[in-house]
Amino acid sequence: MTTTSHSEPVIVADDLQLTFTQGKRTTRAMDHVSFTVERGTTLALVGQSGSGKTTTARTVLGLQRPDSGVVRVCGQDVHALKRTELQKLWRRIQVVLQDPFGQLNRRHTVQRIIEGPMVAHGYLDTAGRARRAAELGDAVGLTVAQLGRKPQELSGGQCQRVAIARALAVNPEVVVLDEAVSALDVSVRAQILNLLSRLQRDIGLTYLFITHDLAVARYMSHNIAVMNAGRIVEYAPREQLFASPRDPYTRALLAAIPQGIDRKGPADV
Ligand SMILES: Nc1ncnc2c1ncn2[C@@H]1O[C@H](COP(=O)(O)OP(=O)(O)OP(=O)(O)O)[C@@H](O)[C@H]1O
Repeated sequence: MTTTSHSEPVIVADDLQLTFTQGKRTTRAMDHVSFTVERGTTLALVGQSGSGKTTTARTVLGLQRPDSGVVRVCGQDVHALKRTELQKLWRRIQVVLQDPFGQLNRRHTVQRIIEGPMVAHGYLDTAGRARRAAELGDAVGLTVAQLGRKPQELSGGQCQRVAIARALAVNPEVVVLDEAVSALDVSVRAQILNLLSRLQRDIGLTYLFITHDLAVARYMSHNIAVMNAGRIVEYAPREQLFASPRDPYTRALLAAIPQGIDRKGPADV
């Protein structure tokens, strides 16, 4: 099956397990990890450094094979796909990473960077790609002049907009954002979060949003999964998790949130 049936969530992670072994040391990076993400919603995967968030994201993207368990994205069993089939799936699931500069090729202009996935996936003709790059640049708030610049001539926030435009270039259904706003200062972070929310409302994107920051998760998500030492210790709709956290680890994370962060986020709108 190549399409998502109406009843199946866009992402299904079912009982993922993975242990890394380095010499005598073993790390349980995923321990019975299960979750689903419905179309047009955001699941925030929250937890401290080393809790297994990135490993889970990489597993969802098909970049990391689990020891056991299944991931289905857009109805396809990610780890049963041949390489060429997985590459086709990457048109439907794109990724934005933390490092605004490191994830962009310094030798290319912003326009060429945004066109990159379109070229890789044979999407549109040359003129169509240029048009779409301009449209996407506009959608994420980049100027025409900035499209002609290289990443090192832009700010961190502008680079993150480029990474988002590039992720959207081939019209994906799902975007995995791994600490995508963590490196940005507070006001730029808010702008990018608002942008992501607007895009979700406008085009029905599904997000797997990875963050160590529960305040950001509160702002962005519909559902939250809290990870600790490879396990999802709490998994609930956002309001429920904030109103009545059950797990002590979640409570400790909540207690660490600075006061004064808005309770309502774009997901409420
Ligand atoms: N390739 C690997 N080989 C060995 N251990 C690994 C590997 N990748 C991750 N780990 C270990 O697995 C655990 C989970 O790592 P992971 O990067 O998924 O956590 P994280 O929650 O994303 O943390 P961070 O926010 O710091 O990236 C950590 O203890 C990490 O050291």
